[in-house]
Amino acid sequence: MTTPEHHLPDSVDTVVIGGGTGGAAFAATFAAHSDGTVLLIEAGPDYGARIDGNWPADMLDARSIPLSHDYELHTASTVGDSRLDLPRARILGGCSAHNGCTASLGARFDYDEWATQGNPGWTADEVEPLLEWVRDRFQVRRYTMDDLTPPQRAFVEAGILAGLPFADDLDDLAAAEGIGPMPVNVTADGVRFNSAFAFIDAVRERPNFSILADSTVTRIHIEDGVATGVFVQHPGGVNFIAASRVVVSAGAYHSPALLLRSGVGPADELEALGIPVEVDLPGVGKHLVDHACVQLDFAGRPGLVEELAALSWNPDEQTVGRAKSSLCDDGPYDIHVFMVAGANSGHPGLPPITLYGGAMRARSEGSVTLAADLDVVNPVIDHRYGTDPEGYDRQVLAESLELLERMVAQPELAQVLGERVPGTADPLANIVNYCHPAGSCKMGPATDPLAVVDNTGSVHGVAGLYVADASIMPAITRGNINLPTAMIGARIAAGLLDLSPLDIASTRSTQIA
Ligand SMILES: Cc1cc2nc3c(=O)[nH]c(=O)nc-3n(C[C@H](O)[C@H](O)[C@H](O)COP(=O)(O)OP(=O)(O)OC[C@H]3O[C@@H](n4cnc5c(N)ncnc54)[C@H](O)[C@@H]3O)c2cc1C
Repeated sequence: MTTPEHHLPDSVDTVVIGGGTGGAAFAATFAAHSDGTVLLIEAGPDYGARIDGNWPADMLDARSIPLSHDYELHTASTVGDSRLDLPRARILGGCSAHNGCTASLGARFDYDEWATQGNPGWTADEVEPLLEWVRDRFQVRRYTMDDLTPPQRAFVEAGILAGLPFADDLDDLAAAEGIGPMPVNVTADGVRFNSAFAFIDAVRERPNFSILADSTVTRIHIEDGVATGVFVQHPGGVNFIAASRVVVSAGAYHSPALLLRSGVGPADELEALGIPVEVDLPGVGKHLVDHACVQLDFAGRPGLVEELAALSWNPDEQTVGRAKSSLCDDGPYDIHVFMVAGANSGHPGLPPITLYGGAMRARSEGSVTLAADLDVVNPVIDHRYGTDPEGYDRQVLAESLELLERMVAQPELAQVLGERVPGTADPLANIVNYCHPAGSCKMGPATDPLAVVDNTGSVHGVAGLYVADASIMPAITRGNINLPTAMIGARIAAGLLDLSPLDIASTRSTQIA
């Protein structure tokens, strides 16, 4: 049910802030398995159930990344990165409604490491049923070499010639090094299957669930260490909605911004901003991580752009290679190589083909804080790509470039790629983002000085306040993070409901419960 503004409730049992990947998975799972009222507040529009057919065409078309609902965020450009655009979607479904749809679960090591860092309940064995469940709900499909475009095939073959084994299991927790077609959450007719379709549509009709769209939470009210509700700005004004439980799922940039605005964060930073301190939590907005990338740009052989444009469906990020750098001592691989070739750019003006190398265990850490105007929608974001003191990220990126150059030297791929586009003489001087921000409200025990939430998603020091999105990742998973983020939302809901991941995952039908 979508809540009209004039019917805003005074109070609900649970408020979920943000209907992106984590928020949709949390809200739907929680509403489906409980009777308490759940209000999902989303800053962007809700275009309704998929079956109603009202979603804008560009948000459904999985061939490219649309920017029509973009927040237009960018890096603060202090150190380590030039001024980079940071695409984020303001819409029900969040970034899953405009992303590249590649479906990766990460590696077993990633989750075991989360548990080792003091987060019981998050080992690979424990979360695997939920990862498989979210993969199921996103309707992830595997592809064969026959489904690939000519450049994608050439890319995979060049990777094999450069020494990587062929892989057709890239969405498997146990997958190791390899290159092949990447599974994607795209329907047979080319629709990006976002988290609103995957989770929300199944609970829209439940009497205990409602959505307030086009409305931004500006502050969480905290009284004597207890979250009591939210202030929400909607087209008709500002209201306070009381809640017994507040769940923040506004994503890795906006979740810390909202906590800071609500007085939860480093005391010195809050005092300097003039925000009354509710809880001194030094980790809020720190430990911002992403997969740093380098890129090589090509013009494409004559006629290629037109040929690709004429294809009915070619998700252009559909081939991925995984490799191990000389520094990788913590798991099966730490490098991604992938090719974007087709309609996609995400950033207008990019060349027709770009090859990327990604550092999938990047160690550089950035931050999110508020500007003097305390605006939670436009926080100050500083990623500091490639600045880790030991130079680990740069070394891994340099090795990813060496692998790409070995691939580019293969005649078939070279023929498809055509001329290099000038301007990328030193890709390491121009590190770019993979659009996987995470970690800025890190999960960890109270003894961890940077921990913001505990292993249940509960914010340290504030009763009734939780975070459930990519921001709580203690370490970023070594793959695209949409599916892991959905797992986080469902995992935190399961914990609050006192259900096991298996209890949730056993509801595999079209209905969540
Ligand atoms: C361009 C791009 C391409 C990507 N490609 C892939 C890919 O191919 N595969 C993959 O696995 N991952 C991909 N990702 C990453 C993945 O989509 C995101 O990591 C994931 O969606 C993040 O989920 P989240 O819940 O943390 O945040 P989001 O999905 O960003 O959700 C946050 C939601 O909160 C809302 N919100 C924010 N502030 C407020 C507020 N104050 N009040 C109310 N609502 C608020 C936002 O509007 C948004 O809907 C991509 C990301 C981008 C940006």
